[in-house]
Amino acid sequence: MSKAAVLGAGSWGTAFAKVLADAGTDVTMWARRAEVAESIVTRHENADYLPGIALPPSLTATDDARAALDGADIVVLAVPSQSLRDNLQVWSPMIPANATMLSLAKGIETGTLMRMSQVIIQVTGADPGRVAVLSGPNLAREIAIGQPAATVVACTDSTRALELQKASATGYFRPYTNSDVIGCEIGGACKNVIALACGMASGIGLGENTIASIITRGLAEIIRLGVALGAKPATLAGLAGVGDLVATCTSPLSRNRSFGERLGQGGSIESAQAATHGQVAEGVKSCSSVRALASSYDVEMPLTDAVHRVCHEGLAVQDAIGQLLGRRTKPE
Ligand SMILES: NC(=O)C1=CN([C@@H]2O[C@H](COP(=O)(O)OP(=O)(O)OC[C@H]3O[C@@H](n4cnc5c(N)ncnc54)[C@H](O)[C@@H]3O)[C@@H](O)[C@H]2O)C=CC1
Ligand SMILES: O=C(CO)COP(=O)(O)O
Repeated sequence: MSKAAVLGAGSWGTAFAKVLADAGTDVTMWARRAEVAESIVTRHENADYLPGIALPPSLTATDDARAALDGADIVVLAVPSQSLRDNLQVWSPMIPANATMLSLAKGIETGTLMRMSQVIIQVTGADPGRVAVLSGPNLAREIAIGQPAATVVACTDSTRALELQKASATGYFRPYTNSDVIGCEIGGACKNVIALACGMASGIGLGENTIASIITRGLAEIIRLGVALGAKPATLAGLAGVGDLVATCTSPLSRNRSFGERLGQGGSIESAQAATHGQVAEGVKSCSSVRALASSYDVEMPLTDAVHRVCHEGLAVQDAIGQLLGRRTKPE
Protein backbone atom coordinates (compact mmCIF):
# COMPACT_ATOMS: atom_id res chain seq x y z
CA MET A 1 0.00 0.00 0.00
CA SER A 2 1.27 3.51 -0.83
CA LYS A 3 1.75 5.99 1.98
CA ALA A 4 0.95 9.62 1.14
CA ALA A 5 1.54 12.91 2.92
CA VAL A 6 -0.79 15.68 1.74
CA LEU A 7 0.77 19.03 2.67
CA GLY A 8 -1.98 21.66 2.70
CA ALA A 9 -5.48 21.27 4.10
CA GLY A 10 -7.42 23.72 1.94
CA SER A 11 -10.34 22.68 -0.22
CA TRP A 12 -8.39 20.76 -2.87
CA GLY A 13 -5.79 19.30 -0.51
CA THR A 14 -8.62 17.94 1.64
CA ALA A 15 -10.73 16.66 -1.28
CA PHE A 16 -7.72 14.99 -2.90
CA ALA A 17 -6.67 13.44 0.42
CA LYS A 18 -10.17 11.93 0.56
CA VAL A 19 -9.70 10.57 -2.99
CA LEU A 20 -6.40 8.94 -1.97
CA ALA A 21 -7.94 7.45 1.17
CA ASP A 22 -10.95 6.17 -0.80
CA ALA A 23 -8.48 4.58 -3.25
CA GLY A 24 -6.96 2.61 -0.36
CA THR A 25 -3.86 4.77 0.11
CA ASP A 26 -2.64 5.42 3.65
CA VAL A 27 -2.90 9.24 3.99
CA THR A 28 -1.73 11.80 6.54
CA MET A 29 -2.56 15.45 5.94
CA TRP A 30 -0.56 18.40 7.20
CA ALA A 31 -2.58 21.45 8.18
CA ARG A 32 -1.02 24.80 9.01
CA ARG A 33 -3.43 25.28 11.91
CA ALA A 34 -3.64 22.70 14.71
CA GLU A 35 -7.41 23.13 15.04
CA VAL A 36 -7.94 22.13 11.38
CA ALA A 37 -5.86 18.98 11.88
CA GLU A 38 -7.73 18.21 15.07
CA SER A 39 -11.12 18.64 13.39
CA ILE A 40 -10.09 16.23 10.60
CA VAL A 41 -8.92 13.63 13.13
CA THR A 42 -11.71 13.89 15.70
CA ARG A 43 -14.77 15.08 13.74
CA HIS A 44 -13.74 13.81 10.26
CA GLU A 45 -14.60 17.20 8.80
CA ASN A 46 -12.69 20.22 7.51
CA ALA A 47 -15.32 22.76 8.45
CA ASP A 48 -13.33 25.75 7.15
CA TYR A 49 -12.86 24.50 3.59
CA LEU A 50 -15.31 21.63 2.98
CA PRO A 51 -18.11 22.12 5.51
CA GLY A 52 -20.66 19.33 5.75
CA ILE A 53 -18.50 16.74 3.99
CA ALA A 54 -17.74 13.55 5.91
CA LEU A 55 -14.10 12.55 5.54
CA PRO A 56 -13.05 8.89 5.83
CA PRO A 57 -12.11 7.95 9.42
CA SER A 58 -8.90 6.42 8.00
CA LEU A 59 -7.79 9.93 6.92
CA THR A 60 -5.51 11.34 9.59
CA ALA A 61 -3.98 14.79 10.03
CA THR A 62 -1.33 16.67 11.99
CA ASP A 63 0.16 20.16 12.16
CA ASP A 64 3.64 18.59 12.34
CA ALA A 65 5.07 18.33 8.80
CA ARG A 66 7.84 15.97 9.90
CA ALA A 67 5.30 13.50 11.29
CA ALA A 68 3.18 13.73 8.11
CA LEU A 69 6.22 13.11 5.89
CA ASP A 70 7.64 10.21 7.91
CA GLY A 71 7.80 7.16 5.62
CA ALA A 72 5.77 8.79 2.81
CA ASP A 73 6.41 7.53 -0.72
CA ILE A 74 4.01 10.10 -2.21
CA VAL A 75 4.28 13.75 -1.13
CA VAL A 76 1.33 15.83 -2.33
CA LEU A 77 2.00 19.57 -2.41
CA ALA A 78 -1.35 21.33 -1.92
CA VAL A 79 -0.55 24.89 -0.90
CA PRO A 80 -1.12 27.92 -3.19
CA SER A 81 1.50 28.54 -5.89
CA GLN A 82 2.94 31.72 -4.43
CA SER A 83 3.64 30.05 -1.08
CA LEU A 84 5.02 26.75 -2.39
CA ARG A 85 8.68 27.84 -2.46
CA ASP A 86 8.75 29.12 1.13
CA ASN A 87 7.02 26.02 2.46
CA LEU A 88 9.13 23.64 0.43
CA GLN A 89 12.33 25.21 1.75
CA VAL A 90 11.21 24.09 5.22
CA TRP A 91 9.90 20.67 4.14
CA SER A 92 12.66 19.71 1.72
CA PRO A 93 15.08 18.16 4.26
CA MET A 94 12.23 16.05 5.70
CA ILE A 95 11.04 14.57 2.38
CA PRO A 96 12.00 10.87 2.10
CA ALA A 97 14.80 10.36 -0.45
CA ASN A 98 12.91 8.48 -3.14
CA ALA A 99 9.41 9.90 -2.61
CA THR A 100 7.44 11.14 -5.63
CA MET A 101 6.38 14.77 -5.26
CA LEU A 102 2.98 15.57 -6.73
CA SER A 103 1.99 19.20 -7.26
CA LEU A 104 -1.70 20.15 -7.14
CA ALA A 105 -1.13 23.90 -7.51
CA LYS A 106 -2.27 25.78 -10.62
CA GLY A 107 -0.15 28.88 -10.95
CA ILE A 108 3.06 30.47 -12.21
CA GLU A 109 5.43 31.89 -9.61
CA THR A 110 5.60 35.68 -9.45
CA GLY A 111 9.06 37.08 -10.28
CA THR A 112 10.76 33.85 -11.37
CA LEU A 113 7.92 32.98 -13.83
CA MET A 114 8.51 29.32 -12.97
CA ARG A 115 6.03 26.48 -13.21
CA MET A 116 5.48 24.62 -9.95
CA SER A 117 7.47 21.56 -11.04
CA GLN A 118 10.41 23.86 -11.78
CA VAL A 119 10.13 25.40 -8.30
CA ILE A 120 10.05 21.91 -6.75
CA ILE A 121 13.10 20.75 -8.71
CA GLN A 122 15.01 23.93 -7.87
CA VAL A 123 14.25 23.89 -4.14
CA THR A 124 14.61 20.14 -3.47
CA GLY A 125 17.32 19.37 -6.05
CA ALA A 126 15.26 16.28 -7.00
CA ASP A 127 15.59 14.46 -10.29
CA PRO A 128 12.78 15.75 -12.61
CA GLY A 129 11.44 12.19 -12.85
CA ARG A 130 10.44 12.39 -9.17
CA VAL A 131 8.18 15.39 -9.78
CA ALA A 132 4.60 14.98 -11.00
CA VAL A 133 1.61 17.21 -11.56
CA LEU A 134 -2.10 16.53 -11.21
CA SER A 135 -4.46 18.75 -13.20
CA GLY A 136 -7.93 18.51 -14.71
CA PRO A 137 -11.56 19.59 -14.26
CA ASN A 138 -11.58 18.97 -10.52
CA LEU A 139 -13.70 21.47 -8.60
CA ALA A 140 -12.96 20.35 -5.05
CA ARG A 141 -16.48 20.24 -3.66
CA GLU A 142 -17.84 18.12 -6.52
CA ILE A 143 -15.02 15.60 -6.07
CA ALA A 144 -15.47 15.58 -2.30
CA ILE A 145 -19.13 14.56 -2.63
CA GLY A 146 -18.12 11.79 -5.01
CA GLN A 147 -19.35 13.17 -8.34
CA PRO A 148 -17.51 11.43 -11.20
CA ALA A 149 -14.58 13.29 -12.74
CA ALA A 150 -11.39 12.57 -14.63
CA THR A 151 -7.95 14.12 -14.32
CA VAL A 152 -4.39 13.91 -15.62
CA VAL A 153 -1.33 12.75 -13.68
CA ALA A 154 1.72 13.96 -15.57
CA CYS A 155 5.23 12.73 -14.89
CA THR A 156 8.24 12.13 -17.14
CA ASP A 157 8.85 8.86 -15.26
CA SER A 158 6.08 6.56 -16.49
CA THR A 159 6.49 4.11 -13.59
CA ARG A 160 5.85 6.87 -11.07
CA ALA A 161 2.90 8.15 -13.13
CA LEU A 162 1.35 4.66 -13.00
CA GLU A 163 1.94 4.45 -9.23
CA LEU A 164 0.18 7.78 -8.72
CA GLN A 165 -2.65 6.69 -11.01
CA LYS A 166 -3.13 3.53 -8.93
CA ALA A 167 -2.94 5.44 -5.66
CA SER A 168 -5.71 7.87 -6.70
CA ALA A 169 -8.14 5.85 -8.85
CA THR A 170 -11.58 5.36 -7.26
CA GLY A 171 -15.12 4.62 -8.44
CA TYR A 172 -15.65 8.38 -8.93
CA PHE A 173 -12.15 9.67 -9.77
CA ARG A 174 -10.41 8.56 -12.97
CA PRO A 175 -6.79 9.66 -13.44
CA TYR A 176 -5.14 9.38 -16.87
CA THR A 177 -1.35 9.31 -17.14
CA ASN A 178 0.57 11.70 -19.41
CA SER A 179 4.26 12.54 -19.80
CA ASP A 180 3.59 16.20 -20.71
CA VAL A 181 4.25 18.02 -17.44
CA ILE A 182 4.60 21.41 -19.15
CA GLY A 183 1.24 21.12 -20.94
CA CYS A 184 -0.58 20.16 -17.74
CA GLU A 185 0.94 23.02 -15.77
CA ILE A 186 0.32 25.63 -18.44
CA GLY A 187 -3.27 24.44 -18.89
CA GLY A 188 -3.90 24.61 -15.14
CA ALA A 189 -2.34 28.01 -14.54
CA CYS A 190 -3.77 29.74 -17.61
CA LYS A 191 -7.36 28.53 -17.31
CA ASN A 192 -7.68 30.43 -14.02
CA VAL A 193 -6.92 33.67 -15.86
CA ILE A 194 -9.48 32.91 -18.57
CA ALA A 195 -12.03 32.03 -15.86
CA LEU A 196 -11.50 35.50 -14.39
CA ALA A 197 -12.30 36.95 -17.83
CA CYS A 198 -15.46 34.82 -18.11
CA GLY A 199 -16.54 35.92 -14.65
CA MET A 200 -16.01 39.57 -15.58
CA ALA A 201 -18.10 39.15 -18.75
CA SER A 202 -20.86 37.39 -16.87
CA GLY A 203 -20.78 39.94 -14.05
CA ILE A 204 -21.27 42.79 -16.47
CA GLY A 205 -24.32 41.00 -17.89
CA LEU A 206 -23.02 39.36 -21.05
CA GLY A 207 -24.37 36.02 -22.23
CA GLU A 208 -23.29 32.62 -23.47
CA ASN A 209 -21.95 33.69 -26.87
CA THR A 210 -19.47 35.95 -25.13
CA ILE A 211 -18.47 33.24 -22.65
CA ALA A 212 -18.00 30.67 -25.44
CA SER A 213 -15.93 33.17 -27.42
CA ILE A 214 -13.70 33.88 -24.41
CA ILE A 215 -13.25 30.17 -23.67
CA THR A 216 -12.34 29.40 -27.29
CA ARG A 217 -10.03 32.34 -27.84
CA GLY A 218 -8.63 31.70 -24.34
CA LEU A 219 -7.76 28.19 -25.43
CA ALA A 220 -6.06 29.57 -28.54
CA GLU A 221 -3.76 31.75 -26.46
CA ILE A 222 -3.09 28.96 -23.94
CA ILE A 223 -2.05 26.65 -26.80
CA ARG A 224 0.21 29.36 -28.26
CA LEU A 225 2.03 29.73 -24.95
CA GLY A 226 2.12 25.99 -24.25
CA VAL A 227 3.59 25.16 -27.64
CA ALA A 228 6.23 27.90 -27.27
CA LEU A 229 7.27 26.30 -23.97
CA GLY A 230 7.37 22.76 -25.38
CA ALA A 231 3.90 21.44 -24.43
CA LYS A 232 1.98 19.06 -26.68
CA PRO A 233 -1.15 20.62 -28.22
CA ALA A 234 -3.01 17.33 -27.54
CA THR A 235 -2.53 17.85 -23.79
CA LEU A 236 -4.21 21.23 -24.06
CA ALA A 237 -7.06 19.68 -26.04
CA GLY A 238 -7.49 17.18 -23.19
CA LEU A 239 -8.64 17.17 -19.57
CA ALA A 240 -5.87 19.46 -18.29
CA GLY A 241 -6.61 22.00 -21.03
CA VAL A 242 -10.13 22.20 -22.47
CA GLY A 243 -11.58 20.05 -19.68
CA ASP A 244 -10.43 22.30 -16.86
CA LEU A 245 -11.02 25.46 -18.87
CA VAL A 246 -14.69 24.60 -19.40
CA ALA A 247 -15.26 23.53 -15.79
CA THR A 248 -13.63 26.61 -14.31
CA CYS A 249 -15.04 29.13 -16.78
CA THR A 250 -18.62 27.96 -16.31
CA SER A 251 -19.00 26.83 -12.69
CA PRO A 252 -20.24 29.06 -9.88
CA LEU A 253 -17.99 26.92 -7.63
CA SER A 254 -14.86 28.39 -9.26
CA ARG A 255 -13.17 30.97 -7.05
CA ASN A 256 -11.52 32.57 -10.10
CA ARG A 257 -14.77 32.89 -12.03
CA SER A 258 -16.56 34.26 -8.95
CA PHE A 259 -13.75 36.76 -8.36
CA GLY A 260 -14.07 38.02 -11.94
CA GLU A 261 -17.85 38.17 -11.64
CA ARG A 262 -17.59 40.49 -8.65
CA LEU A 263 -15.27 42.79 -10.61
CA GLY A 264 -17.72 42.74 -13.54
CA GLN A 265 -20.50 43.73 -11.15
CA GLY A 266 -18.47 46.80 -10.21
CA GLY A 267 -16.76 45.46 -7.08
CA SER A 268 -13.22 46.47 -6.19
CA ILE A 269 -10.27 44.07 -6.07
CA GLU A 270 -10.36 44.43 -2.28
CA SER A 271 -14.03 43.51 -2.00
CA ALA A 272 -13.61 40.57 -4.41
CA GLN A 273 -10.63 39.41 -2.31
CA ALA A 274 -12.61 39.70 0.90
CA ALA A 275 -15.43 37.60 -0.59
CA THR A 276 -13.09 34.64 -1.13
CA HIS A 277 -12.99 34.11 2.68
CA GLY A 278 -9.29 33.35 2.60
CA GLN A 279 -9.42 30.94 -0.31
CA VAL A 280 -7.02 31.43 -3.17
CA ALA A 281 -8.04 32.71 -6.63
CA GLU A 282 -4.71 31.87 -8.28
CA GLY A 283 -5.41 33.73 -11.52
CA VAL A 284 -5.30 37.14 -9.81
CA LYS A 285 -1.53 36.82 -9.31
CA SER A 286 -0.81 34.40 -12.14
CA CYS A 287 -2.32 36.72 -14.79
CA SER A 288 0.76 38.93 -14.37
CA SER A 289 3.28 36.08 -14.38
CA VAL A 290 1.61 34.34 -17.35
CA ARG A 291 1.60 37.65 -19.22
CA ALA A 292 5.30 38.21 -18.47
CA LEU A 293 6.15 34.62 -19.44
CA ALA A 294 4.26 35.02 -22.73
CA SER A 295 5.99 38.30 -23.41
CA SER A 296 9.42 36.71 -22.87
CA TYR A 297 8.53 34.12 -25.55
CA ASP A 298 6.98 36.75 -27.83
CA VAL A 299 3.56 35.09 -27.53
CA GLU A 300 0.42 37.22 -27.83
CA MET A 301 -2.13 36.65 -25.04
CA PRO A 302 -4.67 39.47 -25.36
CA LEU A 303 -7.23 38.07 -22.89
CA THR A 304 -4.55 37.46 -20.25
CA ASP A 305 -3.22 40.96 -20.86
CA ALA A 306 -6.72 42.42 -20.39
CA VAL A 307 -7.24 40.47 -17.14
CA HIS A 308 -3.88 41.71 -15.84
CA ARG A 309 -4.82 45.30 -16.67
CA VAL A 310 -8.18 45.02 -14.91
CA CYS A 311 -6.69 43.33 -11.83
CA HIS A 312 -3.50 45.37 -11.52
CA GLU A 313 -3.72 48.57 -13.56
CA GLY A 314 -7.21 49.79 -12.72
CA LEU A 315 -8.70 49.26 -16.19
CA ALA A 316 -12.52 49.07 -16.08
CA VAL A 317 -14.04 45.81 -17.32
CA GLN A 318 -16.13 47.67 -19.90
CA ASP A 319 -12.99 49.38 -21.26
CA ALA A 320 -11.13 46.06 -21.39
CA ILE A 321 -13.94 44.64 -23.55
CA GLY A 322 -13.77 47.67 -25.82
CA GLN A 323 -10.02 47.29 -26.22
CA LEU A 324 -10.27 43.57 -27.01
CA LEU A 325 -12.92 44.14 -29.67
CA GLY A 326 -11.01 47.10 -31.05
CA ARG A 327 -8.01 44.96 -31.97
CA ARG A 328 -7.32 44.58 -35.69
CA THR A 329 -9.27 41.78 -37.33
CA LYS A 330 -7.38 38.62 -38.31
CA PRO A 331 -7.86 35.05 -39.54
CA GLU A 332 -8.74 32.39 -36.96
N1 LIG B 1 -10.19 24.11 -4.90
C1 LIG B 1 -10.22 23.52 -6.07
O1 LIG B 1 -11.29 23.17 -6.57
C2 LIG B 1 -8.94 23.20 -6.77
C3 LIG B 1 -7.77 23.87 -6.48
N2 LIG B 1 -6.62 23.59 -7.17
C4 LIG B 1 -5.38 24.25 -6.86
O2 LIG B 1 -4.87 23.71 -5.65
C5 LIG B 1 -4.06 24.69 -4.99
C6 LIG B 1 -4.51 24.78 -3.55
O3 LIG B 1 -5.82 25.27 -3.60
P1 LIG B 1 -6.96 25.04 -2.54
O4 LIG B 1 -6.73 23.88 -1.67
O5 LIG B 1 -8.22 25.06 -3.27
O6 LIG B 1 -6.78 26.42 -1.75
P2 LIG B 1 -7.52 26.97 -0.51
O7 LIG B 1 -7.48 28.42 -0.62
O8 LIG B 1 -8.81 26.27 -0.32
O9 LIG B 1 -6.54 26.49 0.67
C7 LIG B 1 -5.19 26.78 0.66
C8 LIG B 1 -4.52 26.04 1.78
O10 LIG B 1 -3.17 26.45 1.85
C9 LIG B 1 -2.93 27.03 3.10
N3 LIG B 1 -2.05 28.17 2.90
C10 LIG B 1 -2.34 29.38 2.37
N4 LIG B 1 -1.25 30.15 2.38
C11 LIG B 1 -0.27 29.40 2.94
C12 LIG B 1 1.07 29.64 3.25
N5 LIG B 1 1.66 30.80 2.99
N6 LIG B 1 1.77 28.63 3.80
C13 LIG B 1 1.21 27.45 4.08
N7 LIG B 1 -0.06 27.18 3.82
C14 LIG B 1 -0.79 28.14 3.25
C15 LIG B 1 -4.26 27.44 3.67
O11 LIG B 1 -4.22 27.46 5.07
C16 LIG B 1 -5.12 26.32 3.14
O12 LIG B 1 -5.00 25.18 3.95
C17 LIG B 1 -4.23 25.99 -5.79
O13 LIG B 1 -3.13 26.16 -6.62
C18 LIG B 1 -5.48 25.74 -6.62
O14 LIG B 1 -5.44 26.46 -7.84
C19 LIG B 1 -6.59 22.64 -8.12
C20 LIG B 1 -7.72 21.92 -8.44
C21 LIG B 1 -8.97 22.16 -7.79
O1 LIG C 1 -8.89 24.27 -10.52
C1 LIG C 1 -10.06 24.21 -10.24
C2 LIG C 1 -10.98 23.25 -10.89
O2 LIG C 1 -10.29 22.32 -11.68
C3 LIG C 1 -10.63 25.13 -9.23
O3 LIG C 1 -10.78 26.39 -9.75
P1 LIG C 1 -10.88 27.66 -8.80
O4 LIG C 1 -9.56 27.79 -8.11
O5 LIG C 1 -11.22 28.79 -9.70
O6 LIG C 1 -11.98 27.37 -7.81
